[in-house]
Amino acid sequence: MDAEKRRKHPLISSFQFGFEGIAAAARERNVQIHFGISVFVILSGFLFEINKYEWIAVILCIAGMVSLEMMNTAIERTVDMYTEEFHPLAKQAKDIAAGAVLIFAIASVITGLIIFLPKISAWFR
Ligand SMILES: Nc1ncnc2c1ncn2[C@@H]1O[C@H](COP(=O)(O)OP(=O)(O)OP(=O)(O)O)[C@@H](O)[C@H]1O
Repeated sequence: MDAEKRRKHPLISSFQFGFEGIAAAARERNVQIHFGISVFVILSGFLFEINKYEWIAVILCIAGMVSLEMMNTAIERTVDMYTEEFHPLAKQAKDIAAGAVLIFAIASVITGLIIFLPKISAWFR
């Protein structure tokens, strides 16, 4: 398929490709771990009756985390398609993508602690 043909597709196809991407990513172990943690956090949100601002923070953290992990997977795939040989730039590309995931994961854990720690400690009082 040439580049010109590939570019011309109806808008609805973009959504279809997006869902295909989500389905492909859902087969990745790391993405599945994020899905599992997300379900746990959402159930905790209902259990501790967090307010709407806390829900917004939780939803943004979950969406950001899963999206970043998917971008990381996409970068890994692209690098692997280009070379399976050791290359310093391939290492940098994968490590930088992994670093981006790590930064967001740390921010998400801190956000989770700020929201849930006071509620968990109140639970035991
Ligand atoms: N072609 C390469 N050249 C140099 N270093 C690489 C190359 N491929 C991978 N690496 C190094 O190995 C690390 C792990 O790469 P890998 O592709 O196995 O991803 P991963 O972090 O194990 O992710 P996943 O568990 O999702 O597969 C990278 O972060 C990078 O440091």
